Amino acid sequence: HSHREMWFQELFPPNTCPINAKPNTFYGIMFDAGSTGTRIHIYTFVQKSPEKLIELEGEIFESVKPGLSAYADQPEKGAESVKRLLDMAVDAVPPHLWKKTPVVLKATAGLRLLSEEKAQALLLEVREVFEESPFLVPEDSVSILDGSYEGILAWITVNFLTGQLSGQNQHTVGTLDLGGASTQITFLPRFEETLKQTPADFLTSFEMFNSTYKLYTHSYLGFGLKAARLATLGALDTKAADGQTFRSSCLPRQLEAEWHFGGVKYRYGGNIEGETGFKPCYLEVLKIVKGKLHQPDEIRGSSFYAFSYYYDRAVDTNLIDYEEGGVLEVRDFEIKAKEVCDNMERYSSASPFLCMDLTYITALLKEGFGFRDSTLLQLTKKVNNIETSWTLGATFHLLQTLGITY
Ligand SMILES: O=c1[nH]cnc2c1ncn2[C@@H]1O[C@H](COP(=O)(O)OP(=O)(O)O)[C@@H](O)[C@H]1O
Ligand SMILES: [Ca+2]
Repeated sequence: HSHREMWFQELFPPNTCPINAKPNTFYGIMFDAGSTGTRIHIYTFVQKSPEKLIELEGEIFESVKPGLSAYADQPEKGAESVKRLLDMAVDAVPPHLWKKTPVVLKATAGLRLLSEEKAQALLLEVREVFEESPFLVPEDSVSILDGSYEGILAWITVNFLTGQLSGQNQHTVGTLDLGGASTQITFLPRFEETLKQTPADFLTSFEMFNSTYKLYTHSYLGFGLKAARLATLGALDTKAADGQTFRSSCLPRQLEAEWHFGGVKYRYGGNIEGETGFKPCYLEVLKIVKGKLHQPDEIRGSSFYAFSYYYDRAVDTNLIDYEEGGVLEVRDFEIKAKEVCDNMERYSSASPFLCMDLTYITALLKEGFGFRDSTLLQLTKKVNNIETSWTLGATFHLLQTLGITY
């Protein structure tokens, strides 16, 4: 633990702990307003004795569906879903620490895709819920998270939790996040050549724990798993989604169904007479991926941490265990995609989109980012019982900027 404690020294000088409080527990509340759900992360930090430094002790995590963007036309109802989660924090944080516990909400791709007006109306209602709570509400406590920070903060979380941000031998790992509406790739370039090959807006310097990291990061809006479904169905080009049924070779032939996303209703179904299966599906999906993403040479041979929908779909198809996660090669997604797409009847009870999702993940990794078949992916949901989410990195950043030293 000693390394980890070192850089907390700056955040929490040990002599500033109040004597009246149970001397050593601190909280931070971070909301993730994602496109498919809203989540609360209540982090507990502990100072075990006055001469010792602060450690992350644990996390309370809860989530609700749908995401805030589903309430685009009912902002009060959206805020109500946040309120229900915040009530958990009222129970979890001891009353004497309420006023010193910051609460922040950051929204990602779902709100980025809404009109400015609707997004702001939602954020305003949430802000009111926060103001009515007993917690510390910092300035700018409710906002849309910039896509490049989403990647960086997730990278900070994973590398903190795996112990890579402390000590001399830092072997940081890259991160892949696949959300509903956007996807992020982030890594610390090791070669000068990578920096030269990379567009300037893919590189961001970030200061954390007394180090500056120049990271490669990009958030691709519209390349999340659910946005990719709509793109594959061709449902994004058409304004009048009503009445029309969108068809794909990635769906079970007999399927006729409806799907709600981002407040819009879509009808979709299988190719009743045309082709279905992996081959035609891959070609369909390829159209929305090929040539659309920057491919840094350096990543071809390295391994990455992957979470969110990479994790969920690997669990759904028994590639990994839900609790344990596991290591996969990129080719494992392709093998599974072929198995599911070419036997759709057998798998359609799980989700009619399973073939499309696995095929998209395969195409995104191979043709999008340019990974090899043999590239290793560490599928991870939790490290030391803490969720691998950008929210922990965001909480560190928050505590840093607030100079919180209870
Ligand atoms: O804290 C978390 N723990 C576990 N999974 C999470 C967490 N936050 C997000 N996810 C995963 O992220 C995916 C949904 O993405 P999200 O709703 O955040 O879309 P977005 O990032 O495009 O806004 C799901 O696979 C969900 O399980
Ligand atoms: Ca997300």
